[in-house]
Amino acid sequence: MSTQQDYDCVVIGAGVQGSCTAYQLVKQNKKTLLLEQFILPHTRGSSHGQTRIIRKAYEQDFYTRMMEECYRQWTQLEKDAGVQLFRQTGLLVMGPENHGDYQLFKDTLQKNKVPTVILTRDNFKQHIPNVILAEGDGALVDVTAGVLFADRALKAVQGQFQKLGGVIRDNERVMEIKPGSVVKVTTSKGVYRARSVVITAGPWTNRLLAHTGFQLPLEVVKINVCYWREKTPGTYDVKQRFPCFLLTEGAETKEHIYGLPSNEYPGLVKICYHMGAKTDPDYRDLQTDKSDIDILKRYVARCMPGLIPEPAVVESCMYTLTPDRHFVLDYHPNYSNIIIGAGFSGHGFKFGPVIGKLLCELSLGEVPSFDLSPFRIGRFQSKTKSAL
Ligand SMILES: Cc1cc2nc3c(=O)[nH]c(=O)nc-3n(C[C@H](O)[C@H](O)[C@H](O)COP(=O)(O)OP(=O)(O)OC[C@H]3O[C@@H](n4cnc5c(N)ncnc54)[C@H](O)[C@@H]3O)c2cc1C
Ligand SMILES: O=C(O)[C@@H]1CCCC=N1
Repeated sequence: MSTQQDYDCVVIGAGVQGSCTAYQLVKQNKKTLLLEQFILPHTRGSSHGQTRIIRKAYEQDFYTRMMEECYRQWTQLEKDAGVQLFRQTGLLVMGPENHGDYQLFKDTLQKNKVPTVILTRDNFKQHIPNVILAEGDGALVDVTAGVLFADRALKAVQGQFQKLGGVIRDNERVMEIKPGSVVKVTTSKGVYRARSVVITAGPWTNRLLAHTGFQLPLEVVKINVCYWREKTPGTYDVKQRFPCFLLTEGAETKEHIYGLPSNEYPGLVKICYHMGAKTDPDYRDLQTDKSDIDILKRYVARCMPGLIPEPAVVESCMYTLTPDRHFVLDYHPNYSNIIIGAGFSGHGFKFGPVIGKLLCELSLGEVPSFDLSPFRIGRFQSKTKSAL
């Protein structure tokens, strides 16, 4: 066991949110340690995989507004790290016209003056010939959207953090957190003391919070990440300018179905269901529920005539869901120098740089750059509990 070491801040969890937070802290000249339980890079949490959607299309204004800064910061990271992290494809949003989520997306885009193209049924067929638009569905394109190269982005942000003197210790699991004016963090390999601690432990958040006598109403679900083979290679390819897409609701489901153009695996299109079955993060692979895949098969058979309606590749990932699907970005209710970034509910990657900035601001006791009221723990009221 190594001797005790002192830091301004210890960040627990080197997924996208912890890595971005650590990077922001070191940019503020804070002596920062980023701890990760697994050897990096790993595929056991929520931030792995080659691609994620980035978009301004949201049902709520506050996300669309945050995305303005996210785009700027991802572009800056591309410059600093000298790698391409973003490819603009647009996001095709489809759903029952004039109501529900589809209407919310449309309103938010228009209100925030996001470059958007509304497709009529005729020009939908012309521009997107290999997708069936259901009867009664509207379609629009958020032109600003595209694909974020996730694994590459994570590597870039961790690399920039280290370049500025930040320390990453992987293969080192946090076993205990002892709150106090100086927080004591005990890992499988050592003991650290820090003025503040940021918990960004993804699906393991409540395990860590248990050491502080507190629990959040989080649910962890396993997502089957499905890739579907093109009947004719190239039909849905990123190079053919096929967009990312999102179906708000359809004959198969009231949950969203989303997809990304064929890119990382030639000839395979990623299409996922925005919900999964409950799992324990340490036993993710024992969760074998495939009802999400059955829903996707029916959807692909009905609406994606150029794809074989049987997944060719299935990978795994996890969502950490809050009851309202909004993030948790807040101080620990009992200890103001323990900060929590959690519950990213399957849509947090694109926000990484801004989440990092906000968690950094909270840990330094600064006024946050965005209104955090949608993300406060207090909104759960009776749903939070003491773990003591
Ligand atoms: C299939 C899928 C598709 C998605 N698609 C999109 C998308 O298109 N766009 C988008 O914006 N978002 C998307 N998301 C969501 C996004 O990927 C997540 O919100 C984000 O990755 C969450 O990051 P995180 O850092 O909170 O969690 P994680 O990546 O899970 O990181 C937490 C880290 O903490 C570590 N840890 C936990 N406990 C300890 C401990 N005791 N000691 C040390 N380390 C510990 C874990 O090992 C892990 O590395 C998707 C997610 C999935 C699963
Ligand atoms: O965040 C995203 O863009 C994706 C697609 C919609 C559902 C969740 N993740």
